Amino acid sequence: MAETTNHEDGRRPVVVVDNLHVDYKVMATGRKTFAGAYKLFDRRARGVRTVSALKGVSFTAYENESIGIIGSNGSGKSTLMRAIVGLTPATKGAVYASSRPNLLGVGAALLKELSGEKNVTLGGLALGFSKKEVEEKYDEIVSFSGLGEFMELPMRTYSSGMSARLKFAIATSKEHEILIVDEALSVGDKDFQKRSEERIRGIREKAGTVFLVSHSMRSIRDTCNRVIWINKGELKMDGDAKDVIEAYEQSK
Ligand SMILES: Nc1ncnc2c1ncn2[C@@H]1O[C@H](COP(=O)(O)OP(=O)(O)OP(=O)(O)O)[C@@H](O)[C@H]1O
Repeated sequence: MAETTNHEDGRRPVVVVDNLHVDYKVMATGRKTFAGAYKLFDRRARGVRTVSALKGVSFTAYENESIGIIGSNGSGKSTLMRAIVGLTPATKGAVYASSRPNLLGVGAALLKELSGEKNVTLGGLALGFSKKEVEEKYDEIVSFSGLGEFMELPMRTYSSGMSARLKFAIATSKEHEILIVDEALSVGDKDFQKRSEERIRGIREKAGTVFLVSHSMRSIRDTCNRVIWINKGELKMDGDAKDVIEAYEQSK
């Protein structure tokens, strides 16, 4: 996107979501038990169904913003994030981004049979670092993950929280202009959660824009200055974090 600015206060837009619709096509199998007696019913139940996960969502995200995405299960939060990154195509509407958004996670690149140490190298290379850059960052990644003595053990021996900590430490060792964190903060203990929140604030301070999807209102309140509430595929509310969280909690 060109260097456009918001004329009201000079902020630069980094992601524009314009009337975004996402439909999923799913095969409904119908129910075998009804096949004989209720042919009509069965015919209606079988076949391709369309699930409208997002129905015309629009907003603009600016540099330096940390935006919390909230909403009940199945409301469309992950679909929205996947569409911003380009993993899920828009059925209608579009997403424009000033640079490639990164979905936090190097998970796919890591191998359970290899040690934590080897996985730092693998994950780092997957993020685009050179071998030398990975070596330079190694100590910092290990120290942030808090897994010092476990680095020589294979990752399959790690608990899910330990694996998630290592992935978070690797993924955030890179500076991101647009970073999407989907529920990552709910992993790990209180101390690790605090440090990851600090790291997210750090990314934001370096002119980055962060989207944080979480069911933890505490994490959202502590990290985000703006919150978008998605309800049944539609944007229900967008505004100051405190106001949106309050309205969301009152709706339950
Ligand atoms: N790959 C898929 N194929 C078919 N339907 C899908 C697919 N992914 C999501 N959906 C449907 O799209 C809707 C939105 O799902 P999504 O995962 O975006 O919600 P969410 O708000 O992230 O939920 P949660 O808080 O439970 O993670 C749901 O109805 C879900 O069943």
